[in-house]
Amino acid sequence: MVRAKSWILKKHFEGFPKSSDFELKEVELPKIKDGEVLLQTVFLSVDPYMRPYSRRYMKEGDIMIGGVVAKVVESKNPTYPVGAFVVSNAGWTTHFISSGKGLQLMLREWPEKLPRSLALGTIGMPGLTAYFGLLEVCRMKPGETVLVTAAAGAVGSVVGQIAKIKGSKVVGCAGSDEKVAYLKQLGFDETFNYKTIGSLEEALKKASPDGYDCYFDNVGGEFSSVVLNQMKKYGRIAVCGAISLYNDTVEQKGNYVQIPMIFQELCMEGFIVSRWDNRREEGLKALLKWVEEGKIKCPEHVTEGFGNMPAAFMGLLKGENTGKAIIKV
Ligand SMILES: NC(=O)C1=CN([C@@H]2O[C@H](COP(=O)(O)OP(=O)(O)OC[C@H]3O[C@@H](n4cnc5c(N)ncnc54)[C@H](OP(=O)(O)O)[C@@H]3O)[C@@H](O)[C@H]2O)C=CC1
Ligand SMILES: CCCCC/C=C\CC(=O)/C=C/C=C/C=C/[C@@H](O)CCCC(=O)O
Repeated sequence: MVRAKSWILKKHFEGFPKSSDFELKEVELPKIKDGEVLLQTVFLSVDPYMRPYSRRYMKEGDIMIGGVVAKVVESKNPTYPVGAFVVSNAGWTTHFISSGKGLQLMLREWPEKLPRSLALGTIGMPGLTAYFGLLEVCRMKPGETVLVTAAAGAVGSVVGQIAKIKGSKVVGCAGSDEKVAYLKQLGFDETFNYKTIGSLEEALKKASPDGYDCYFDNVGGEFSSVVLNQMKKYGRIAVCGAISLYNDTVEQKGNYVQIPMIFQELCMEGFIVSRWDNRREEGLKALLKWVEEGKIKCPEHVTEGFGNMPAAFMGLLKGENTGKAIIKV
């Protein structure tokens, strides 16, 4: 018999999440039936979407949502033999039983030397977000100037590197001098620490005096209102995330977007990565190839121990991570 540990949403978050909003539970899993597999989680992901999604899609008492990499440890389903690795949306849990529905076998061509945790980051959902957001939503063209926020994070670091591969000038901002230095190592052309600049408008102008063709927006809020006025004619804005708003208890009243959008003839489009589920394999293969060629580096911020999941999640929202926030069981 296997005992599964899971982190439960004990209480809906009010403002910034607290340790007391989570509860660790343990249950004994039943024996698997025909067609089922028993999986052991190896890596888990904490992502910003868990904060807004918990309110919208979860009820108190549910297992916290999230992606995992897991290993098949018992199988009565020939598609998922013992020893196979899968990516699944199983949530914050150490073991689970599946009928196979929702399990994604890891790419057959996954190289032995690459950590499987990358399937939750650069060669997974965040990497796909960067790939489709930049190429399909921003429709970035060579020679253009791209601005990306939360640039040292899971999505932003990949956006910047793909933009360089595709021949853009890339401006990235992040919340510490260490992160900004890391962006330079990743090949970003211009960088700044948004927490220490005097004027955002001036920092944006200094980094690109002619303005921006593409804005890959991971943060939203006041920051993005300022960026809107720095866009070039026919600029494109991919509204990917709004992390600066996720913990708000009172809805912010921002600037209205219409005037700059009309004068600069901008295109602003929100998106969710699952729109391209039918092109998942294409995206993953492109990302894997760039990683293998050394054209994309994959920073990771690894927290050891399943017990530290709430701390890792709260740390992510505070900006403690450089690269993808991962939990190693
Ligand atoms: N639309 C979609 O399908 C998807 C959207 N997303 C969105 O992309 C964004 C980035 O996600 P992901 O790469 O996984 O996370 P990151 O790895 O970038 O981690 C989050 C980062 O956000 C930054 N941050 C936190 N609070 C603020 C704030 N108030 N203002 C500005 N930055 C802040 C921190 O970096 P710093 O130190 O620089 O402040 C932190 O490290 C999120 O908004 C997320 O919701 C992600 C996946 C899919
Ligand atoms: C102020 C409200 C803002 C709402 C926007 C919220 C979130 C944007 C965002 O971050 C969306 C992320 C979507 C992620 C989807 C993930 C799943 O497909 C499961 C991923 C499992 C995996 O493959 O790793």
